[in-house]
Amino acid sequence: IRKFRKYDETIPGPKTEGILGNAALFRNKTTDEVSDLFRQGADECRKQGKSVVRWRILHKLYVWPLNGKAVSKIVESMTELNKGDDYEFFLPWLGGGVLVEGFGERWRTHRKLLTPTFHFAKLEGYLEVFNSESKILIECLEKYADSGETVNMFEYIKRCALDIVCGAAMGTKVNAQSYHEHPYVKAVEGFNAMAIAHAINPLYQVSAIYWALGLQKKKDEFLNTMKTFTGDVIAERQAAIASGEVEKETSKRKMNFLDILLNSGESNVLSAEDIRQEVDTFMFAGHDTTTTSLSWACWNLAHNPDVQEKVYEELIEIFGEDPNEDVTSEKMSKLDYTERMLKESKRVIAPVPAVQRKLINDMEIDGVIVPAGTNVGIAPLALHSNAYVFPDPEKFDPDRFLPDEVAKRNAYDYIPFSAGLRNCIGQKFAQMNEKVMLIHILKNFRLEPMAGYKSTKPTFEAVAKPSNGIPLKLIRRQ
Ligand code: HEM
Repeated sequence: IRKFRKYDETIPGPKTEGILGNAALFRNKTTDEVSDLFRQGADECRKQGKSVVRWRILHKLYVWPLNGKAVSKIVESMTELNKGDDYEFFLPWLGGGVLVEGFGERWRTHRKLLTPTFHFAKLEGYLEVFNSESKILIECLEKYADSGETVNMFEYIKRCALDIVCGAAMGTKVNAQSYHEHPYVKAVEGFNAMAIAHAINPLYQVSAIYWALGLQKKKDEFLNTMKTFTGDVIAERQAAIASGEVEKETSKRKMNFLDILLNSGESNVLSAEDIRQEVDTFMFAGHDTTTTSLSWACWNLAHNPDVQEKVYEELIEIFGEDPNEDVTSEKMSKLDYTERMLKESKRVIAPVPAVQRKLINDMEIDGVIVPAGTNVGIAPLALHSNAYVFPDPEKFDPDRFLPDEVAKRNAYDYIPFSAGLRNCIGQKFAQMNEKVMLIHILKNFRLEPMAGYKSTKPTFEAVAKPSNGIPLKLIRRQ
């Protein structure tokens, strides 16, 4: 606290109170209110002409660059690549995996090993599972179109995305779409909510209190559920390969994610625990993010019927009227307006609101000295709502992504997948997956909102899941 308190004055940010810093601001706030607080803090500082904002919660200092130029300092750094303090909560689950691993030889080796899994040729192979699971999604949704009942799309998209990531990346079927109360999905949700509560409540950071409140027990139960589930996925794949049920693939270009890892395990590059950590990383990073992104896209479309109609017209023009036709990558590459709409949706509500780097050395950002040990935020939540770059930022307007408009902006003003060496390894996978699911949904149903736009809000968790789901009415297209 002594080390960081002096920066309360030198780095712009909301007024602090003694040793607590800004902790009181977050007391008793829900995670969607926390999102608003961060955004307001960023706006206030920008109005004063500042390009960073600071929050201190006791001994933790958080600084967010507020525009593309300021954030370039951190995303372009070749050395400041360590993840921040708040990833610690995830260590017992994802520790050792590429997402939370500190910057060093281990991260480099793993990242290099995993990159071929997302090669373009490999993505083509995943299309089959994207299509088949999306069709199951449509079957699940049909009853809502028949009855006119409201559906919480978030829940359905989530289960479909989980089935897709398991199928495409691990070659395994978990049938989350038919098994609704999937314990893994519930555990990921619960664990995420606990992570943010832990970050903003100083009391929770005292282990004895955390334990006494029964929260450590709850965390351990979630961990156990998640690790058991992934362990089972791995074991099932190993058994299928061993029994010859699945032919062992020897060409790295053709292997799925888990097969590459299993193969490396055999040649002693990765231990069994390494494989479990990477599988868990991908299960987590691969389904919750895509779910959140597509759910908000559906919400934005439902609230902007003119945009929805333009997207639908483009889909019919490119894919034809048959709602059961498989989506191909060749046809997908012709999408233009739909692409812009998906980009704008990730701008209005960034699926990953903020990520952190913990500084090894002091860093100067636009004239402000940010000390070593600070958690510097790469925060799409703040960058994408910058009214100086995106006028009337709450307005949903896909044309902000017309080439001429994009050319006016700094490359880092819009970074939903982060940027630099530790950007999202699954970006292409996510974009293709999201598009296939969306195309199937929109070719079958018109989406109508069953509540006001702000009745459900993005939460400030690892992903910005909607606080009250995505309540929609589905109207059949054919
Ligand atoms: C719309 C969907 C997605 C969004 C918005 C998204 C966003 C991000 C962001 C912002 C980061 C940087 C995290 C950080 O610096 O702490 C990241 C990293 C990562 N993402 Fe994604 N992601 C998405 C989908 C996926 C998918 C589908 C996968 C895998 C199947 C994936 C795997 C990863 C991994 C492994 C990292 C860590 C990379 C590293 O540190 O080297 N993501 N993602």
